[in-house]
Amino acid sequence: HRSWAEPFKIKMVELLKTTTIEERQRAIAEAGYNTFLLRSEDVYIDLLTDSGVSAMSDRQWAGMMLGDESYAGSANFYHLEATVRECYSYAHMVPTHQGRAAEHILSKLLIKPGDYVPGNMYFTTTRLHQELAGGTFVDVIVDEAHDPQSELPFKGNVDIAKLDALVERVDAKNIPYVSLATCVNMAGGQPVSMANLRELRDWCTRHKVLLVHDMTRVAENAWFIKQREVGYADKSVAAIVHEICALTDAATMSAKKDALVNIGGFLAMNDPDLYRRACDMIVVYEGLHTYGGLAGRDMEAMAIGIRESIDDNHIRARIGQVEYLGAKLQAAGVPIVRPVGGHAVFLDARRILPHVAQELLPAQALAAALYVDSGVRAMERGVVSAGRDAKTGQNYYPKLELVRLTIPRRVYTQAHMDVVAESVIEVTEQAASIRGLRFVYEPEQLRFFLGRFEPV
Ligand SMILES: CC1=C(O)/C(=C\N=C(/Cc2ccc(O)c(F)c2)C(=O)O)C(COP(=O)(O)O)=CN1
Repeated sequence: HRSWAEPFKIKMVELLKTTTIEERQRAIAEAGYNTFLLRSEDVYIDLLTDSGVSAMSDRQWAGMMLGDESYAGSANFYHLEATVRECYSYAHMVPTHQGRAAEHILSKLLIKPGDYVPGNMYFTTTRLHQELAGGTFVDVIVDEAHDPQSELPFKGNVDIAKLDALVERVDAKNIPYVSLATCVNMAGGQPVSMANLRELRDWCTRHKVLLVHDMTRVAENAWFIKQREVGYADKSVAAIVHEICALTDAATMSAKKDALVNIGGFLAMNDPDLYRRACDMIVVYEGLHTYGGLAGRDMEAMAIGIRESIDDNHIRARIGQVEYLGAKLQAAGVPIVRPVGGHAVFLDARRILPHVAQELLPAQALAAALYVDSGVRAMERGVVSAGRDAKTGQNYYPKLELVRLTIPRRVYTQAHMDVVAESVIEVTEQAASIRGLRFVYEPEQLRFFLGRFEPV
């Protein structure tokens, strides 16, 4: 067994500024104890998100110089369209400025007031756009996904029995589609198995319900199928990605994750009539159907990034880095979501801060404490992110009260991971000194982005 390293070498760097603990204490207070409100210059290792923060390759940067900035019919659009067709199987696609724009359009196109949209655990923007279109999200993920210590290899799977119960209750004509995310973000980046996907495909066909794929991290999901599912060890990630997509009818994509670009997304589908309707709506909200809110250069970089993202060596290194950090924390006894996900290591704030009731926002407090300790920026994925029930106004209290250490693609080295692990272990050991938080300002929607807090 020989060691292996990343399949790239570094050609350009951005120098980082270091800060003192006093500067960080001041910065987090000014940011209202919300890591989203910190200046990036005050952040040392930025694990807030994997969205839009990956390093592009020299080929992608070269592609930026090939931007055909024609208003209509850009050559980059046709390159992107052909790439989506070939790599992801979808017959048609419309570019959007990013993922939530695709969710906005799709929700408006397919959901009528009073509809129900079942999905494998909620995602914040996905659920919000379903609700804004008059739909109600229904969680149909397997129960194990809500247990941070369950070692189930495919915790992203849909529990078909939950779908059967829903269709009994509300009838299939009120279910426009099943919303299936691969590598479920809020569950801890947990994959869906191909077997479950095939079952879901049959269910949707039988009940005449569309199967819509949130394919934001589909390449990472493919890697877990290759590693964990019988019959896939010898298949390429590219082939598994194609097989996953081909089982679905349409997709929303935030290209800011797996597809290695800083901005961009798309809505894809097979049905020509849905494509026509999407084009008619895209010109209202995003731009002409051949640019959808993106410059030509962005579409070129995305087409190139898509191909790089489904390369086995790329994905092996990407997932390997997340696993490296997860293993270090696990070995030190830090409570994390198991199995380690594809894009992040999720700290179990409930177990790290048992003395902080969920009403006092433990994950928010832990993320702030981690930043003060080392300048590592993480993201709250607990009760603050879960928000309030749209109908009752009551807080959701999710079983998963997590802090997400999200690893950008091709950005940080193993030494950075060691620094992160050291800080997380230190903060976990000092956890008793961490106090809860309360809202000072609570936005109406997606409150975690701009909410401000103070220690109680
Ligand atoms: C599975 C999925 C996503 O992960 C996703 C985005 N994700 C982000 C950015 C973000 C989004 C929502 C938050 O509550 C959040 F705090 C962070 C992230 O960090 O994970 C989108 C939306 O794609 P857009 O960001 O291109 O519009 C759709 N689907």
